[in-house]
This record gives sequence, C-alpha cells and structure tokens, in this order.
Amino acid sequence: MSDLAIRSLSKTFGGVRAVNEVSFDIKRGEFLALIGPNGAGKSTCFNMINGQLPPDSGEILFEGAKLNGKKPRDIWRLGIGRTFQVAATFNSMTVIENVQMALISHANQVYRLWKPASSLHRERALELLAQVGMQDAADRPSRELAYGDVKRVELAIALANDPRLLLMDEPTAGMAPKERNDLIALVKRLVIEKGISVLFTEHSMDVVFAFADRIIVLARGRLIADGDAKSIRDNPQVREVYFGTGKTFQKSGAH
Ligand SMILES: Nc1ncnc2c1ncn2[C@@H]1O[C@H](COP(=O)(O)OP(=O)(O)OP(=O)(O)O)[C@@H](O)[C@H]1O
Repeated sequence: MSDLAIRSLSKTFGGVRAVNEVSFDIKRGEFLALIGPNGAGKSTCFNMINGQLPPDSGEILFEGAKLNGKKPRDIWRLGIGRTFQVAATFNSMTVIENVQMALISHANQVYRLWKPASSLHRERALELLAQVGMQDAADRPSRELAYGDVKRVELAIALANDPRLLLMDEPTAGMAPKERNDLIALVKRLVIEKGISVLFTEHSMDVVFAFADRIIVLARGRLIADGDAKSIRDNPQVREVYFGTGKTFQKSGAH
C-alpha cells in the first residue's frame, strides 16, 4: 500500500487553477521531490496535504484513510510531520529546550499528560539532536545558531513527533549550495534509517537529481512528469518548461 495517495486534486483561486487534477503516490520509505517553476502549484499542493487549505475536489489518502476535511493538528497527529518556520519562542530557549518542548507537546497529544519539568525528555531530545548532528550544541542559546544549524534543529523538532511521512516545503530556502547539499543528504540518511517517507520541494536541481528517489514535476497546476532523475532530465516537456522560463538544470540553486 502506498503511504500517501493523491487523487485528482484540484484547487482554484479566482480564475487561477493553481492545482489541476493532480494525482501521485508516495510509497513507504520513499524520498520524493516535487519540483516546478514559480507558481506551478507546489505550495498549494503541500497546503492541501497538510490540511491548511481545503481542496476543491479530489482525494488525499494516508495509509488508506481519507485526510480531506481534517484539521492540520489532526493530520499531524496521524503521523504526518512537517518542518515549520521556527516558533516565535525559538530564540528565547536553548537548543535542547526547543526539542524538549516538541517532545512534551507530542506526549501531551498522544498520552494526554502534561508534566512541566525542564529535565523531561532530555535523553530523547539528545538522541534526536545526535541524529541531526547537533548534540554538541544542545545547551547553547538557539539565537546563536547559524542558519543551517537552525534548519537541523527544525528537523529534530519535526522528528520529535515520530512522523511516518514528513512534508518539507523548501527546506533549504536561503541556504548556500554546500549547506543545501548537507541538509538534504542528512534527510536522505534519516529516510533510510527510519524508513519514513518524505515529500519535499527544492529549487536546486543538483540536489534533487543527486538525492531524490523519484521526482514529480508540476507546471501551471498540472503534473507533467513522474519518474527517476534520468527520465526527468531527459523529458522534453520538463526541459521546455524550465528552458522556457530561462532556467536550466545545470546551475546549482537555479530558481
Ligand atoms: N491564496 C492565494 N490566493 C490567490 N492565488 C493564489 C493563492 N495561493 C497561490 N495562488 C496562485 O496559485 C498559483 C500556484 O501558486 P503556488 O504558490 O502553489 O506555486 P509554487 O509552485 O509553490 O510557487 P513558488 O515556487 O513560487 O513558491 C499561482 O498562480 C499563485 O499566484
């Protein structure tokens, strides 16, 4: 069974068909990239899957259960995580406190208990920080972190919820090429180790072609291609969409 099945998903804003009859699947443990030029409908697609935006029509099935109409919190509780822009309180806490907060919140959601102890979940938080290579920064104030390190902590926070599917909308936005590569390599390793599925958008084609198991391409709301790196690179329609907007697959960070 596929983890996530998207069936004929559509969304219109005014006269714009932002997402137009889009269908695709994600299998368990798959690292799937969603690409496409600006305005292709990627964010709209993400926001329908995570419950922020109701679809006009179509179905979203997670492990066979329908997600349409569910609230973001309920979708999150079902095991679909996402990387957020960090919370307003992020800078006022240490790195480990931020991860502990996420663990406390997860425990509260799942077991309905609340124990406001600062030592709570410290061991598990350290484990999560180790998984993203940030254990040595555990007791540093979060406000001192470099941008790439904030992204790693953000990932640890998302993992605190034990997701089976992780949605990452432009996780490397604003990062230098080397940092992008490192973050996506890290996510790929976690995908393999934990057997979770990831749907992500990324503007650097180098990164997408190097790490994604499969790539789906949106253009003007429609899905125009679905395949591995080679088939996408060689797809004439995909090439036209990118060359037509002055973008190439060659440049790192091309957008
Ligand atoms: N809330 C909204 N109201 C009106 N139009 C919207 C809204 N959100 C998106 N759109 C339009 O829908 C289309 C798809 O936008 P979307 O943000 O999903 O594309 P995208 O592929 O994520 O683009 P980008 O790469 O620039 O982030 C665009 O034409 C956009 O202007």
